[in-house]
Amino acid sequence: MTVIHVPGSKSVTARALFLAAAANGRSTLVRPLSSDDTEGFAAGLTALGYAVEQEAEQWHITGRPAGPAATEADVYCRDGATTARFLPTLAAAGSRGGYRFDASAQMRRRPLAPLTEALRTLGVDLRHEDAEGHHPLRIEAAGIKGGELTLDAGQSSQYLTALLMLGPLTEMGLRITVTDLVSAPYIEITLAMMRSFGVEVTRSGPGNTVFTVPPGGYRATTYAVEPDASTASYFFAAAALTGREVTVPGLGDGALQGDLRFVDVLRRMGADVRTAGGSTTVGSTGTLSGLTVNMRDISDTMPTLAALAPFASGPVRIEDVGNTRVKECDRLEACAGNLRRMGITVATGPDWIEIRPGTPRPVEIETHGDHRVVMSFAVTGLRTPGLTYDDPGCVRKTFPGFHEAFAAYAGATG
Ligand SMILES: O=C(O)C1=C[C@@H](OP(=O)(O)O)[C@@H](O)[C@H](O)C1
Ligand SMILES: C=C(OP(=O)(O)O)C(=O)O
Repeated sequence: MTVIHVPGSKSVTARALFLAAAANGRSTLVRPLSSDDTEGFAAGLTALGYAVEQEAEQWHITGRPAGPAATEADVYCRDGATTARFLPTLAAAGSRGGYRFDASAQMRRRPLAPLTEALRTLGVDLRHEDAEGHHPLRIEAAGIKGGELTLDAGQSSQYLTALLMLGPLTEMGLRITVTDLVSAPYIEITLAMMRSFGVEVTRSGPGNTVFTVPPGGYRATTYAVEPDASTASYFFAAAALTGREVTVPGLGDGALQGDLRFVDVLRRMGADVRTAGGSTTVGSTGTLSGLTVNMRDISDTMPTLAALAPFASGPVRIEDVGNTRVKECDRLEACAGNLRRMGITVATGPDWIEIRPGTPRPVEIETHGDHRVVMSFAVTGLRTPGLTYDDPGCVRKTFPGFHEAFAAYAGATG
């Protein structure tokens, strides 16, 4: 059995940075993720005038309930959608200041419109410099009164997370009616973490689609960041494929992240999955069967399953993952294209992919600068010697040490 210590959750670290920056007092994040996305978030906070002190295992943030200390700032959000969607929202709640936000070419392509439209509805003076609904943008902050909003989060739950976290920073609070929602478990992370920083959101209406967020601000705290469940998926998939057990401590019963449900998909395929004592263990029963699975809730693990799929005994069909087309790249086409180049038969539709069993041949993976394409096909690589990547370094977005950690695992499993 191999024990893998996975780095901290990107999603939890990004939320904790936002909430700590907005809180009254000094917060400490314990074992935050240090990667390009979260370092970019922390650097953005610093540019806005927040005090962020980074030690190896702990980050300390002095909150500013009145908003950024800087009255002018130019913030570069890199590739991170959490940074690019959450930080402008935080800055918009400030009492006064002019802030410009920009992002990488990859992130500039990704949509923001439902969020920026919602901010405008709340009275925020927000202008897109180039394409409407995309970075770069400029905000003139003058405080937000709050009130009622209707939001379509069918493309990204991050719009809703940003507005939920904004609610307590407005004068009257927010009441948000959500018409559609993808990646729903990320909203559970948001609500649980807001509670840890002293704010209780109530849900009502048909399907609990109305979110009422009280005004009053956040309370500083010490917050321990759990390991990243999406990152763990590569090791769990590897264990299901190679037959050697992997245990990931820190991800067990009570984990916040929906992506841990990826192990349920592996269990359905025949893997041996056990959760005990706050950790999850995956092994193999010797077979991997095909399946049809809806991954709307856990679509960051769609590429992991796609990369494992050729080794199943029957077709693997993944449904309801249309929003993976607006991630770091069009992930449905990136997965299909690379698998086809490896000689695997694949079909795709607007929001689904179906992969037939086969023996992949080694190719240079076209990564499209997408960390998950690299980390997912590393699983395929365990059974496909000679597989390489055109941009192996893009794993820095969430796991700079991925290649070393995965090679150590592969070595340990012989
Ligand atoms: O809120 C978050 O931390 C995230 C939400 C998800 O995005 P979408 O809601 O856009 O699917 C997920 O894919 C992303 O990696 C992180
Ligand atoms: C989609 C992802 O990231 P983000 O949306 O936070 O940039 C991801 O990490 O797979």
